[in-house]
Amino acid sequence: MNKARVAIIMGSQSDWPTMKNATTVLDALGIAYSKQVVSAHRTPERLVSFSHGAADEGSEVIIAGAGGAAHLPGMTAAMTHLPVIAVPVMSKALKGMDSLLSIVQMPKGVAVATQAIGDSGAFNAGLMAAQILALGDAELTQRLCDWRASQTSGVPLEVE
Ligand SMILES: Nc1c(C(=O)O)ncn1[C@@H]1O[C@H](COP(=O)(O)O)[C@@H](O)[C@H]1O
Repeated sequence: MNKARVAIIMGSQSDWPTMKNATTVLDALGIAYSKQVVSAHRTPERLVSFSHGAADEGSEVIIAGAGGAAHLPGMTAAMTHLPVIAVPVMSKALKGMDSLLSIVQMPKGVAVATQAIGDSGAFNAGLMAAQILALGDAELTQRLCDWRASQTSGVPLEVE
């Protein structure tokens, strides 16, 4: 099996219906990934061991999704040099605004690449991960450009 270049983590199993959207582009481009539940709040030791070990495990990019008081992406970024792409998961009470605001306002010196709330944000997180990996990978760049071209040609001109 291919080495996982992307590590997808989420605060809860309940985030998976959103976070699985991050796998669409990765699957289309043949990029291997891992997926696991890691919570800054509920499994803090797991968060520390994951974040400290991610680079040694071979991950090159981390996608972290969480909802509500979403501290997972920022805390992960605090403990690794790998780029962390964040997905604010839609919450029931505040429709994901809590997730977004608790992720996006990172203090200077610790960066998180925050995407849109919900399914589209998760989809674009996978795309962004692919774009980062493609920087040093000519074959992947070609597959990515082909994927982009097929997306473009799939947009109809005519309105029905
Ligand atoms: N925001 C976090 C963190 C964290 O940031 O560490 N851990 C879990 N959660 C979030 O709690 C929400 C409700 O979780 P449950 O559905 O398990 O009650 C989820 O969206 C999860 O990401």
